[in-house]
Amino acid sequence: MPQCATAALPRDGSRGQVSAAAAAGAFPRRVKVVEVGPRDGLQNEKNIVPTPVKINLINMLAETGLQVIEATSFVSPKWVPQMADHTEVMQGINKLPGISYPVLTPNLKGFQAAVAAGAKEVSIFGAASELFTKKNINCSIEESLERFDEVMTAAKAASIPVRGYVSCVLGCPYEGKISAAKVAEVSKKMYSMGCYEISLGDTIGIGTPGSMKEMLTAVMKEVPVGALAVHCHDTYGQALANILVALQMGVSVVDASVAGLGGCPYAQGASGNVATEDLVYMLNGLGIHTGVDLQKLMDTGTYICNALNRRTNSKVSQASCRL
Ligand SMILES: CC(C)(COP(=O)([O-])OP(=O)([O-])OC[C@H]1O[C@@H](n2cnc3c(N)ncnc32)[C@H](O)[C@@H]1OP(=O)([O-])[O-])[C@@H](O)C(=O)NCCC(=O)NCCSC(=O)C[C@@](C)(O)CC(=O)[O-]
Repeated sequence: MPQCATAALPRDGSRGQVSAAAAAGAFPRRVKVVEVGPRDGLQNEKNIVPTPVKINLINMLAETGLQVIEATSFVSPKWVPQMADHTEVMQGINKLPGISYPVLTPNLKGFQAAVAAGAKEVSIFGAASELFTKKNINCSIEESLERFDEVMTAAKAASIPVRGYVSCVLGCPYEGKISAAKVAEVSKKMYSMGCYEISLGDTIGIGTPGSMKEMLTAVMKEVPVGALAVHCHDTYGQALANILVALQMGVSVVDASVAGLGGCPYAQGASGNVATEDLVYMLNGLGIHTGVDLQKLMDTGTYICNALNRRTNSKVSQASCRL
């Protein structure tokens, strides 16, 4: 079902603007939004999305004011066929100055292919769950860290910044509850390796503000809060609430996916990330600067939803369509 073509912001004057109460709260003054739609958002799509659509999506996102747009992943095409056109995507996009276009690299082979395709930043992705690690990248946590070490060495030599993901931080589709201590341990190891930022992934969107607070309390003893990001899927409708808790605890980097697209192919039933539109609307309402133009973001959501012939998961876009 295509999305309405003329999505517009609310006309009641609210536009997600600053409330006095929020302005007085203990939130970061600015938040960096890491857009993961072109990678996390599309990787689970059953039908192969044409490469020009992926390129248009990234180019439109780049016009919204976003500073970081995760573009694709250099993983095995047998494991994730949707990302098989990674090189064409990297070579087809307009790389605007001031915008970073990181890509996922699970191992040295992926890293080398990414660099050859022009990537200037990469992300390694681990997990706090043994079973998820096995299902997702076919190795144990320990083996994954050895592979990441090889990537880190090569990245340091090439002066390429590396971001680290830790998945299943609030629960695992195969193991259930994951201890905050385990999340802290894996996060510390990846940070100590040299990742400049650790993105904590609630892969199946099962967390609540309570479990987010408990997990962050443990992780913040090992990794400085300035090096943490949160990556919240919205399966149980808790993503914005969990993000709010993270902001209150000092986290100032948040991952999101335009139109709320996405899910991990190796976490069955996991729905998309928090919609970037909804995140930006909430941050606007808190008086937190992102530099992102909400209307352009909603137009980009309309574009990709029409291309995929689906309805947006962004509540803000849905509401704006009805106004
Ligand atoms: C890691 C592997 C490759 C191990 O897969 P494997 O089968 O154990 O790898 P292998 O080393 O035995 O190699 C098997 C074949 O894959 C090839 N290969 C090996 N490496 C690469 C590579 N980098 N790029 C392309 N090809 C590669 C290799 O050359 C060989 O090719 P063949 O000889 O059979 O023709 C595989 O498990 C894989 O690609 N997994 C990726 C899974 C994935 O992308 N998952 C989604 C991303 S994670 C996520 O979404 C969560 C996150 C980040 O969003 C945060 C959150 O929500 O929590």
